[in-house]
Amino acid sequence: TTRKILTLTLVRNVADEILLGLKKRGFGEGKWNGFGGKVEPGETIPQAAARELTEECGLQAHYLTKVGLLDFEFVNDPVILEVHVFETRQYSGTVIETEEMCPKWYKIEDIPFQNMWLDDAVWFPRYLKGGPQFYGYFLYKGFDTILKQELKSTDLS
Ligand SMILES: CN1CCN(c2cc(NC3CC3)nc(N)n2)CC1
Repeated sequence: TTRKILTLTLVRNVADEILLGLKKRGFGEGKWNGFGGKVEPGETIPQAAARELTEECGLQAHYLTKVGLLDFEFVNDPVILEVHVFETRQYSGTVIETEEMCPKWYKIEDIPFQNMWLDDAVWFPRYLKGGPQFYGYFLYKGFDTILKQELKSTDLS
C-alpha cells in the first residue's frame, strides 16, 4: 500500500461556529467539509494546510493546531489517504467563495452531517470535544459504506 498525504483544516470563530465549504468540484464534490488538499514537494504538512486554506476560502491562518490524524482505506485500492487534521482560531482576511469551495459558517448544532463524508459523524464529535489528539481509521467500500472503523486518543508523550 502507498500513502497519499493530505490536509484538512477546520476554522473556528469567536462565536465558536465552524467554517465549512461546499466542495464545488473534484474529490468530495457536493459535500461540506473543512479545507485542504495535497502536500507539495518542499512543503511541510502545516505549510500545505495553511496554503490550501488560503486557496480554498481566502483566510490566512496565523496559528494552526494539530488536532488529529485520519487514515482512510478503500477495499481493493492500495492507496491509503493519510489526512492530517488542523484547527485554526487565529486567522485574518475575508472569507471568499473560490473555484473549489463555497464557504459558510455553521453553528455546531447545525453541522450538516447528512451532506458530509460518512466518517465525519464519527470523528467530528471527538474533535469538537477537544482534548488529546485523535487517531481515526476508516475502511470504506465504495464511498457510501464504512466496513471497519477505529477512533482513539493519541497523547504525544
Ligand atoms: C483533501 N481532502 C480530501 C480528503 N478529506 C476527507 C476525507 C474524508 N473521508 C474519506 C473517505 C474519503 N472525510 C473528510 N472529512 N475529509 C479531507 C480533504
